[in-house]
Amino acid sequence: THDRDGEIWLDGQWLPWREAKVHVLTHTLHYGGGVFEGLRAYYGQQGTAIFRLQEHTDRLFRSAHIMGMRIPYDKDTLGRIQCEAVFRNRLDSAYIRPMCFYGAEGMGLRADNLKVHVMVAAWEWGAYLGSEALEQGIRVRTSSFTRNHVNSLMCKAKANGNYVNSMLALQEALDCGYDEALLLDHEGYAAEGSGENLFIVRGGKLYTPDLTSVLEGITRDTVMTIARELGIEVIEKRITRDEVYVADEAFFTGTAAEITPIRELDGRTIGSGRRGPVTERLQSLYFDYVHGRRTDHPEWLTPVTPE
Ligand SMILES: Cc1[nH+]cc(COP(=O)(O)O)c(CN[C@@H](CCC(=O)O)C(=O)O)c1O
Repeated sequence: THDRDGEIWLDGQWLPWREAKVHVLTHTLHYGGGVFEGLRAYYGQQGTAIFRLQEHTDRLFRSAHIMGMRIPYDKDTLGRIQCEAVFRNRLDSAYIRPMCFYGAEGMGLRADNLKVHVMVAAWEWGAYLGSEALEQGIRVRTSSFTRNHVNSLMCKAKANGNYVNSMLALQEALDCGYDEALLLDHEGYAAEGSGENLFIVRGGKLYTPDLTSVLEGITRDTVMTIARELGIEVIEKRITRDEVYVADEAFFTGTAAEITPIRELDGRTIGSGRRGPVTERLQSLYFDYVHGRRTDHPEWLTPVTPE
């Protein structure tokens, strides 16, 4: 992805893609103390619009607040820059990555003497887990790596360093021939995927793990809202891995993953072994909303071209 055309915003300037570089002694490159977001812009009825831009930008600032990092721009500015990253790169649909990171102004672990840099990039990104995954579902393995402990890393912050845990879990799953990993928390309850939140369906009800050690997913919130508006009861509770085994349906949610059915966990087929009816209904509605085909949540879409 380093060799592309287009422009990336860095510290207030738009740079040619290939020139958006940092020094090898950049603090966050060594220690992972940055925060970031992942958003999607979709082409729909009103042209290209970013899905839940405000919520993602709010979370970026919450992540920085948790990490004690001061972002040197305000939310409106970064909201505008994220829109600009899409239309400036002439993208009809896009994945948008803002990231705040500590620079190379000094070494040593402390960061209070370093400058906070901000970059915003956008690119075309298709189905995160493969186009057939959205319909066929994926095969998942329970990870041998425990999800970050809530007092070792800050799970409500989307912090760069939190993703070493995710990388280890995903690579292990891939090496074992699976598509994704399910991480358990330190007490052995299901937490989330390496980059997704987890949902299961049982007896017509929708369950998802309590937030505790998981990221407060925006897609998770969207799905809970859509389900409740359908009259489906949504329960947040502790979920064990064998409750997933015996679920009628299971799926992951995330900005990149969207709504990806889980057809098997640890060799146990889940339900019919393919996308279930509740999953399909929620997925279909989700795509209606992100493409502007349903307009009863107008606050969820921000057109990237202001006029
Ligand atoms: C650990 C984790 N948990 C849950 C989610 C779902 O959150 P939300 O996108 O707000 O619904 C994500 C997003 N993972 C992002 C990063 C993926 C990546 O490869 O990087 C994403 O989906 O954009 C996570 O990284």
